[in-house]
Amino acid sequence: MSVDWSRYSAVLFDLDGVITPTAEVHMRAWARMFSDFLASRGAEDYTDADYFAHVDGKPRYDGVRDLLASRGIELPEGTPDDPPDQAEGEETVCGLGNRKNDLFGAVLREEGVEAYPGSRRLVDRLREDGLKLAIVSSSKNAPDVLETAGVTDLFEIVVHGGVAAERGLKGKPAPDTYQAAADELGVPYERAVVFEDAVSGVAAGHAGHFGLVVGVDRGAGHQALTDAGADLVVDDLGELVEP
Ligand SMILES: O=P(O)(O)OC[C@H]1O[C@@H](O)[C@H](O)[C@@H](O)[C@@H]1O
Repeated sequence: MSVDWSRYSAVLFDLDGVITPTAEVHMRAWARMFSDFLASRGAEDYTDADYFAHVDGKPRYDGVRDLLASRGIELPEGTPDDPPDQAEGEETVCGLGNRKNDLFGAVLREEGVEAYPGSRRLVDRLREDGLKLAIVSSSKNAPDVLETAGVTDLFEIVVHGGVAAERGLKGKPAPDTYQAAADELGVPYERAVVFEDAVSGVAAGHAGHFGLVVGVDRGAGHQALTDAGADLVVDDLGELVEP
């Protein structure tokens, strides 16, 4: 499989599941939080399919809201300052999101993280070729993940969940965060490539009229990524590094 990189000036990478294996860490943290919460409500059990359908790739509280909606549960929004340990029956959307965030942070601190070797190879090659590289992640933890993996300096800019909140940018599946990154790099959308493992993120790339949207299948499924608008789908970014 090959891409004619000379057609592009910039590459915009999602982080979790594209550069680092942290989609898996997010997934496990969400599963622990939602399994306990849904059991306490007597609601249908939480599964990995729920993650891919309702949570993956979206900003933190959007994921909570959309998963709860799938079970017909509505909670008060609360505020980002809500404590993670709210009493049963008094939970808020933000409190549940914060509870999951504590679990995510603990795993990141205890286990650390390294970039996927194939992603690292592609990033190094694209840098050698002079393309501009950016990270576009819904996660407010993106700066910590990049630092922990030791790859911060490989990217010219990082548009993460905190930046999006500050600037009032709509989260994925809206294209706004990807477009903000291309604008900041001074690259027209059709000259930029998007790499995404989440259906919501592929949809964002598709809606933003980017030159190429590459789906990375870490569990969402080739078909689901193609249906969301991926122009091509790989299992690993290393597949796109010419020998
Ligand atoms: O809660 P955070 O770290 O700001 O991250 C928000 C989302 O970031 C995305 O990158 C992940 O795919 C999601 O699983 C996660 O929920």
